[in-house]
Amino acid sequence: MPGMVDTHIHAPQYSYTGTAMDLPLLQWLNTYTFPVESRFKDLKFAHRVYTEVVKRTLKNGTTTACYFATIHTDASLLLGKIANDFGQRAFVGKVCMDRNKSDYKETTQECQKETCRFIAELLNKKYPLVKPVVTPRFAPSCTGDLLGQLGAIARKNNLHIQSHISENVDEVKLVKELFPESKSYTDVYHKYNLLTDKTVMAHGCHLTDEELTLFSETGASLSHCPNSNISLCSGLLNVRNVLKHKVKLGLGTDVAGGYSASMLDAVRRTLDTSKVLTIQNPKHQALTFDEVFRLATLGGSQALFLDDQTGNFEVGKDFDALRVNVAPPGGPIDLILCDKPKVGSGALYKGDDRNIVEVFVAGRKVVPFMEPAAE
Ligand SMILES: O=c1[nH]c(=O)c2nc[nH]c2[nH]1
Ligand SMILES: [Zn+2]
Repeated sequence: MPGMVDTHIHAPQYSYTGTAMDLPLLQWLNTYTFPVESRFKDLKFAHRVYTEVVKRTLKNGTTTACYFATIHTDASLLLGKIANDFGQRAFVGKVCMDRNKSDYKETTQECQKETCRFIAELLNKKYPLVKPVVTPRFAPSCTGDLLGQLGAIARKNNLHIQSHISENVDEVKLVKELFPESKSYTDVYHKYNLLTDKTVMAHGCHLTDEELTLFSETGASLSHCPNSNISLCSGLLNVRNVLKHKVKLGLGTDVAGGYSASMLDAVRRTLDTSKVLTIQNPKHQALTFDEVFRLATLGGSQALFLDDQTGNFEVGKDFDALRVNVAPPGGPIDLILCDKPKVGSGALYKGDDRNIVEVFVAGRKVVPFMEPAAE
């Protein structure tokens, strides 16, 4: 099958996955996330966590990952090196934030300078599959000044952009207070030139139809992160409505708001969320397995503006692929007795990394792991 595309994952948060699932977003960030991310100034700690998250996601069939790192430039560059060494296709973002209650932030000027250094140094490495992405954390942790500078940097260098939007109702309220001149949360990013056809925004649970129209007009995409949306009690994204507005959409694990680094989990939670919406409103047409499989593969590549390179097996694209064994010895599936076309769905509902026996990125076998190149 085609490799899966994780359109939104926080690499440093892999270190505490599954241990902090009891607070809503804004409290969760202050209590758990910012203290942990502060530790990534330590390159040894960063090396340990980043190696494990790249290995874990590759083993689970993520051939492309769009990573948030932390505010630390050198550790973010290290994440790029590790992804390259293991052969994963990746976007890596040095996180930008100049507004926070705690010390985990930079000044506006530092953010701007370090973002430029990060981009220049990462591009200079000439990694074939690893690229920088401009990464304002989200509007509440950035001043308008910083957002404007990041929009200009992205435009000047023709770069991808990632951030968060409308994940939780308290966050939406806070954005209204912090940016009273803007019509909506989407309008804040639009004003600072951060909504482009190379932008991917995570969540979007509480976007209005008007905001979705702005996404569609600008070509910006959404990353649907259902595990995180449920785990932090943030909301339920109506994917059917997003697709109706012709907004590009991929799936994300959003580790560690989401407790699983596996895109197979993201597929299942997307189906579950859609069925919950149908339970709440029987007129809602639940997503089908085939639709969600597409979102995890081609949908993700479209959301990341990579669909000329990956997402399916069309002639001319790179070979990003998984070799799946539906029932390997010792695996989670003993038997599936059904018509052939349903075997794929059974395997993806019940399978895990034991079913993914080989992973290829751009034609190169990356699982079982290659030995990282010597220094
Ligand atoms: O799920 C999330 N995880 C984060 O780290 C984050 N930062 C801002 N908004 C966020 N949402
Ligand atoms: Zn996130």
